[in-house]
Amino acid sequence: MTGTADHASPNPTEQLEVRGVRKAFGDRLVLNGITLTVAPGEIVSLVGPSGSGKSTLLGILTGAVEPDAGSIRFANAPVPERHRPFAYMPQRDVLLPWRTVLDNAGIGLEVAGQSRADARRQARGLFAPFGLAGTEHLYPQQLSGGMRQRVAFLRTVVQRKPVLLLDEPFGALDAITRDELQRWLLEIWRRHAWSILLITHDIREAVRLSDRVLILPSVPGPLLGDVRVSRDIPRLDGFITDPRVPELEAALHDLLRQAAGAGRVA
Ligand SMILES: Nc1ncnc2c1ncn2[C@@H]1O[C@H](COP(=O)(O)OP(=O)(O)OP(=O)(O)O)[C@@H](O)[C@H]1O
Repeated sequence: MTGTADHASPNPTEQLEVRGVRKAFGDRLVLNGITLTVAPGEIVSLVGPSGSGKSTLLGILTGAVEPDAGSIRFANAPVPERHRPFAYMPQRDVLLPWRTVLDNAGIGLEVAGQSRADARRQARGLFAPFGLAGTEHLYPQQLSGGMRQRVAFLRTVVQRKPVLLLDEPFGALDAITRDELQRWLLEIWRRHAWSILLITHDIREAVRLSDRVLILPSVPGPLLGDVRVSRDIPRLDGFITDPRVPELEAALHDLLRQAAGAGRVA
């Protein structure tokens, strides 16, 4: 990654390309013909009806789920079985109650083979920039829901992978905390060079966070929509009052209704 401390630039070759992915569990077809890209430094949201296979797709990227067909490439090469370029944040924060916040934050590094001391050192460096200074020696149950999500996010990014896969990162939070964490994510994203593929059920969140919003149909088939959100739309102050936001939301709600009805739109 390159760029200044304030605004990093991603490596321009590091594009994620998913082509023709198909997955069935037994005789239940879940994904069929899924093709998408995430450009370096892009935030792409994946929305779709419940059960349309969003988490399954992230599972295929992480290697937890074996696809029946299709290819996944990153930086113009097939994604290796081990040492994938993805860091995954699951729907629930799954912080371990018997570990301190600091040791929870470093657990991904320990699982990857680093010593606890090294994991602590790397995780500790992110506490202040992530607004978590002073929580290192607390236990997860002593934190608010919003703080827990920040720790779960820190645990994900400290692995220093170029692509973050976030499964409904703010889904369990109240509206005020969600707004606060969306701002927080946008601000720290600017200082790094991550590409992000993010699942959300919240259309407003998708518009606010994303460069593009992808829509999965309920009946397995190609994506129903790939909607671009202009970077000219302010994402922090001024987002709510920008007239382009309700237009985009209306268009996405329309596509989602069609996705739930499952009919492929032209
Ligand atoms: N390991 C599995 N074995 C069998 N069926 C599975 C498995 N994992 C997922 N499924 C099924 O695949 C379908 C898609 O599930 P998935 O969790 O990917 O959907 P989703 O779009 O993420 O849903 P939600 O929005 O409700 O989280 C569901 O019908 C689910 O029951």
